[in-house]
Amino acid sequence: MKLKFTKMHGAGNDFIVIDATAAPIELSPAQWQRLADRRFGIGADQILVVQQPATEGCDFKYRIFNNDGSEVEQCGNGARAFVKFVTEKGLTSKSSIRVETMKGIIAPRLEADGSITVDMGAPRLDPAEVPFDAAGLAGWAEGDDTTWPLPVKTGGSSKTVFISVVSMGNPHAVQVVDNVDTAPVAETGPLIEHHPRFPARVNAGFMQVVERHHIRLRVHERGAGETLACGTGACAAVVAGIRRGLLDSPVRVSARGGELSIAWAGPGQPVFLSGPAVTVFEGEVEV
Ligand SMILES: N[C@H](CCC[C@H](N)C(=O)O)C(=O)O
Repeated sequence: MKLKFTKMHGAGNDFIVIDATAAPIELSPAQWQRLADRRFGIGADQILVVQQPATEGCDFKYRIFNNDGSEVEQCGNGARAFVKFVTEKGLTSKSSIRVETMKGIIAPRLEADGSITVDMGAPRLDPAEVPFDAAGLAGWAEGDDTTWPLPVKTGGSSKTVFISVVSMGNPHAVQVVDNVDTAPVAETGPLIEHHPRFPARVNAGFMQVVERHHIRLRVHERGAGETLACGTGACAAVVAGIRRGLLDSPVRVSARGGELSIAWAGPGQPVFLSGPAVTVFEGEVEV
């Protein structure tokens, strides 16, 4: 069947966006992966599928598939592309919408100046919710359970990285590094993503603190590899940095693909993510 799509990105994190509001689209993980493949398909970090909501009070539902075909709970940069997409396609005339995702409801808002802010909901900080298997580590952490030792085996030797675990609906393991440009993202990102202590795998963040209101960030994403920006990764890094006493809200997050801004008032409060969303081209593909 022929499938219309829109290619978009948020700070270089790129997406295939599909309007399935008229009729749901069901593909296998292998078919989603093929669409996202950068050689055999269109190519994207994630695929966003816009559907009718199933929850009262929501305007839309949207499903998120990683480059590897896995369906996931949340996508911060995708939420901004989403609100631009439904506005440009005339699927809504609202500037603030409520969107049902696999794990909760988010509220993206198109501002008068064209920028987009997303209420990403409150972070989950209980390791069991991330999920992170902290058994055997109970009680071991700096401060208030803000960091955990993670033994990572590289090339026959083992080293311990100290991570903070945060869920934005999707799981994140964030570590502080001196310089993101020299951080071992390619080497240890996949090892952390597939670490046995993360039963659902995990996104691995590498955060450099520039000053209390500014970080540089690289993220090896679960199911996609390193991306040029990760919205939920930026949220998780700022939450982890504030909890560790390293940052003060709001925080400017410099990713390789662009700038994001995060605000968080503390535990139990929502995280607000602001940043760009760009439409690149429209297309049609045979699936
Ligand atoms: N790879 C992520 C999903 C996409 C998140 C990212 N692109 C964002 O902007 O938040 C995961 O498996 O949880």
